[in-house]
Amino acid sequence: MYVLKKAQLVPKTQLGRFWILITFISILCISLQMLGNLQQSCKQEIKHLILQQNINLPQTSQVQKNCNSTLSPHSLNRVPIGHTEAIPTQVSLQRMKQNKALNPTLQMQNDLNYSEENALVDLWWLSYSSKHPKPSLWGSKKVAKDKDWTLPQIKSSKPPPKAAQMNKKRDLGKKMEMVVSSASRSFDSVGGSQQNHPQSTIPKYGRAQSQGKIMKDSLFRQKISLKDPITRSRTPLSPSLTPRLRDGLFSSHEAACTSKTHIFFLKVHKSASSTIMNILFRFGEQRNLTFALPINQNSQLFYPSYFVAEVVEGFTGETSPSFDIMCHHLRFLQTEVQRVMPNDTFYFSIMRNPIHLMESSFSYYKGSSSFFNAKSLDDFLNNTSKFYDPLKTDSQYSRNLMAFDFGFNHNGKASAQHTRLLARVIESQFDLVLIAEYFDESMVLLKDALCWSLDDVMSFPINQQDASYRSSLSPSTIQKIKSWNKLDWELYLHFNRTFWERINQSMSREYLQQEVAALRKRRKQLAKICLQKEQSVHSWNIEDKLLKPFQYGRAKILGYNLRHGLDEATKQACQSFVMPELQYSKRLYERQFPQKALWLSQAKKYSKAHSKKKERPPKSYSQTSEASFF
Ligand SMILES: Nc1ncnc2c1ncn2[C@@H]1O[C@H](COP(=O)(O)OS(=O)(=O)O)[C@@H](OP(=O)(O)O)[C@H]1O
Repeated sequence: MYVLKKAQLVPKTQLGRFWILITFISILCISLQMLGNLQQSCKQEIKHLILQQNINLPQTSQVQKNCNSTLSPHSLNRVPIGHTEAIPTQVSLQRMKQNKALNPTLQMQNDLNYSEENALVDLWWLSYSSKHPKPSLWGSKKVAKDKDWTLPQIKSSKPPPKAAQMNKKRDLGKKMEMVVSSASRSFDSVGGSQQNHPQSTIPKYGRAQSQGKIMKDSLFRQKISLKDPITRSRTPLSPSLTPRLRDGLFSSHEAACTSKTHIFFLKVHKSASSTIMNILFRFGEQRNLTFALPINQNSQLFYPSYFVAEVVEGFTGETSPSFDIMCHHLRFLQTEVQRVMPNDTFYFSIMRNPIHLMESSFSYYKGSSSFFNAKSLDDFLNNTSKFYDPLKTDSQYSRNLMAFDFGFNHNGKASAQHTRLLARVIESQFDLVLIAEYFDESMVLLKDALCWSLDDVMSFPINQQDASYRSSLSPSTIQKIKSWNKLDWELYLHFNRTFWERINQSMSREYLQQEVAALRKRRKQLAKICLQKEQSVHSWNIEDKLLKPFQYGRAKILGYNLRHGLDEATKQACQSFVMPELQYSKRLYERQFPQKALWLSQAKKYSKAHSKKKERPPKSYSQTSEASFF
């Protein structure tokens, strides 16, 4: 005003001054509004991208028309008729309703009345919720109350690190992933040439690594050991195996740090996930850790519906999370998993080249709706419009299975922008994503991240199909698989790249090679000790029923025979290495919930014998003392 007065631009009259003031205020208001709109539209743009990816709006409205708006647009999340999962209880149904309000994917797929604006807000919240974890509630060990849980007590005496510390470490890990150099690998060749020898090549490393002769300590471990100068409790294999396997094999690299024992593993189908599950089972069993197991001894956690906490046996929802390890098949929903697992849980998963994955899935899920009538994988890929129905509850087995398991819409868009966004969501929710084609390298990365020993990540391949089911794929078939599974393909490329970036960042080439070699040497030693002919066999040749893998679809799943004459302790240890998923899950369930396991087996026997009216029904489970514990 002063300047304007000076410039003699301000009229001397009251009215003139008033108009000038009004003009200034109007300009100020318009500017502020424009700024606000700009911010709002940026937010909306990002939200819309997430929304499109997750619920595929155009498809939803089309489905609405088709279904005459009475049925759910996607029956994808409904339990199919004859589904073997637990029927949700009243509590879980109530929770699922709440859950729908949290998860617009569920909501939009099941209730078209849900407003898009709510969905946008929820998605926004959902994708960022991991950055604002709930306060630590660690401490109560409700599930461990069962007195019949009699496995050896090797549990770490150390209290868990504080949640805040763990979050800092997780952020650090994420930052490490962000600050990365460019890709060290040609990814197109991953799809083609790696097919028969997935683990044969170690990619080239960055120049700094290949020149460097000094064996660097893992960055992860360096950071952790700075904050937690705690010695790791290394897991002995078994008294009888340990001395033979240990012979000078432990690397000097294994510095002091704290083993992580709160672990969530997203068991992505057909991605070597059963082998990792076996590793986790053994690790947890040896330390008397508690597993988040499917209710009523089911084999999965509500799959293919989104996971809800109430399908975990022993979950009360009343107090703090009380489980150590969770690794059964489920469709990922972070908010629900967080209800079950403690705040300092380490989240990891695995991805596999979609070409290998689809070959495996075609054979294993040959009975699924999409594959059932297809004469071959080629036939399916050439006639997807005839064979594939996105509304079928098992359609994920034939398209973008990994994206589906991570909780996304497997029929969603796969533009570069969308996949980038999905990758970012996964990165914000998971601490580590492994790659099945580099299984042993993955194990080295995993054991460092968890502060475990090489012995802890030792394994034999579980759930392997007889390779003779594979026919070599033509380049055009490979191309068709990639484009049909575009979402999975793009995610795989991304996580394959970040996997190697992570390795380059956290260890030297020499260290990786040394650890991989030690792991393979140890596997050979163990095979000599445990296995007949040191190799896998067809299931019809397996002598011990406990070790026979479940056969499904057209797949011929291989298993193992143990050597005769092993002493009892060695036999037990060897058995654990090769026990198929279903048998091992049952064993853990029986140890963790002995009374309910007994009740379930009696109920099963009764239902078998029921028609003959031979056995009396078991007394109600709710009458047992274990039931009152829940
Ligand atoms: N260590 C290791 N390295 C590489 N690949 C491995 C390993 N262990 C298992 N596998 C392969 O993983 C396939 C089975 O995957 P899953 O266990 O995830 O299957 S399932 O969804 O639980 O049924 C299955 O693939 P296919 O044989 O192609 O079917 C296994 O051979």
